[in-house]
Amino acid sequence: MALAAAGRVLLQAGSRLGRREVVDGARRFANKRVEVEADEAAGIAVMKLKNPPVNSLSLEFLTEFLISLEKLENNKNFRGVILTSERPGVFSAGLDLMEMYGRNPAHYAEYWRAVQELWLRLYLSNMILVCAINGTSPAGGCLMALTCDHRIMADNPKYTIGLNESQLGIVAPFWFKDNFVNTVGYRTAEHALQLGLLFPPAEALKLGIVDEVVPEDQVHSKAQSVMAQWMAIPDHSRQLTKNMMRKAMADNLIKQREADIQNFVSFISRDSIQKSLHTYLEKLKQKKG
Ligand SMILES: CC/C=C\C/C=C\C/C=C\C/C=C/C(=O)SCCNC(=O)CCNC(=O)[C@H](O)C(C)(C)COP(=O)(O)OP(=O)(O)OC[C@H]1O[C@@H](n2cnc3c(N)ncnc32)[C@H](O)[C@@H]1OP(=O)(O)O
Repeated sequence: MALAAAGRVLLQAGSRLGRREVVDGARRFANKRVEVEADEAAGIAVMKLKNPPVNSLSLEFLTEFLISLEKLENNKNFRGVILTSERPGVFSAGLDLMEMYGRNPAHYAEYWRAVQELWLRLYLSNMILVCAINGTSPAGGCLMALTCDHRIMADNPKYTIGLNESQLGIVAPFWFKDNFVNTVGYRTAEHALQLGLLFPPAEALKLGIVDEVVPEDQVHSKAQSVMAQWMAIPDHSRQLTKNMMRKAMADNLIKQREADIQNFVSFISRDSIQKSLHTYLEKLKQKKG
């Protein structure tokens, strides 16, 4: 119920944005920040993140992404989604720092609800989610990948993935942490989260953050072949199994969703945290100059 209500809010927000849907022979639809190549006959869609320059998860992006995902969820012909970036090199730079810096509490609360919604929708999706990680994927970008059923990363040592929040002076929320612990185990998570480590593909594979590392030009074909394997499993048994594995962790957030929003708002509003974010943003700028 809570999920459905939040979804309606996002849909209303989406229509307020007034984005015109572009339909190309019923096989492609797009809003400004997400491109969907939908092969209804095959039951597979490719969702490309397209929020330049670095696919940060801004409020507008989250709204558009959730609307696109809901369209696919509502069409029973779609059984699988491949998530990838339209800009190879960066899968996603994670949460949009500008949504968490210099704004007011009401904005922080609205943003955090949308971030929660993204995680819940992806984590509990009945569809098969395969992540084709064709670039760097820190923090919220890594979280998106962690919600998927299978992760394939491009074999480029310049790309990294992990939860680096502590390097920014912030803390990975408990549900980011839970998702990570369930993926890599407690000790690895404890170590990596405290240090805010980002891992290149070979190490990410060793730790189980990703399931496969393949040459960069094969990420998409590999994602398609993995999807074909998963599609061969009957939906009902796979979905019941997925739900059995994931429901408790998602319920843990659902039952304390409002408290989690309040925690986030009071944490991110602190002067000391705003100062840390300011320093990090300055560092990002200086890196360029
Ligand atoms: C008690 C606890 C209670 C509750 C929990 C509380 C808090 C926890 C809250 C949230 C968890 C946070 C999760 C996150 O996801 S935080 C974001 C982490 N992301 C990063 O650290 C990535 C930063 N970016 C980079 O490292 C590089 O940009 C990247 C390697 C991705 C790409 O490098 P490239 O050289 O291609 O581009 P840049 O020149 O660096 O960037 C271009 C442009 O984009 C801006 N940028 C980059 N990342 C972000 C971002 N995440 N959000 C917003 N903007 C971003 C960058 O500043 C440049 O801007 P400009 O100078 O204006 O061109």
